[in-house]
Amino acid sequence: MYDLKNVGYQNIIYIEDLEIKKGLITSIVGESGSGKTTLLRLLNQLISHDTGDIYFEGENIETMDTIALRRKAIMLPQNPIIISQTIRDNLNLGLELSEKPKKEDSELIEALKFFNLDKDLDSDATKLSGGEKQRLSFARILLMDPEVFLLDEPSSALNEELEDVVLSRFFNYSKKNNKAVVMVTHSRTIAFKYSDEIISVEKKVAVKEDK
Ligand SMILES: Nc1ncnc2c1ncn2[C@@H]1O[C@H](COP(=O)(O)OP(=O)(O)OP(=O)(O)O)[C@@H](O)[C@H]1O
Repeated sequence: MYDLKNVGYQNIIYIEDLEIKKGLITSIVGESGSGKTTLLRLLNQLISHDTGDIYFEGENIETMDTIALRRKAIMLPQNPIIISQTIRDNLNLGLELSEKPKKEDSELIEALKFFNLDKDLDSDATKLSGGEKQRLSFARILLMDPEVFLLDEPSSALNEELEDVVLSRFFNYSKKNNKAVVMVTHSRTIAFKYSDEIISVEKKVAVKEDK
């Protein structure tokens, strides 16, 4: 899905050769400030690399339309944006950004329930708890149906039980549908438990670890 060759960004990260595969869950681990989020941002060109090349499905991403790339490779940031409107509006916002048609309420409810969120679509999204907002954001990206999910500490607001439900279901879905998932996590336990491949970022250099 991704091939990175001699990719450098400022003095923050350097990647000699890295492949990220479709249909697999790849975790990025490393100490705080090591460059994990920076690597994730390079993958959908929220920031542009200074040197080297990044290929997405064989195409150099510098020649791709950035908006089109970001629709294919959707980022779930550490603090997802929740607009001050209803849960329905927040789900539809994602569909609009992806240029996808609106969905029936039943499909929206199903996406919420997939992440154990049993809420009225008309309720105010800003009143949700941190963990509920995180699950609403998961439902939103699921409906957007990209090719790659870029997740930045996606379970930081969930307790262990919910984390397991949400991540297990989401990763099963991703693998069944041959999506790529790239997840930044500070937790090696989470990385080992859920991912097929692990990229470790240390002293600016990102390499694949044996698992
Ligand atoms: N756009 C930028 N310009 C300059 N420095 C930056 C930029 N973005 C991040 N940095 C710096 O690069 C380093 C890596 O940041 P990054 O957010 O990628 O780390 P991280 O591994 O995700 O950290 P954490 O686990 O604490 O979230 C940090 O020292 C940060 O201050």
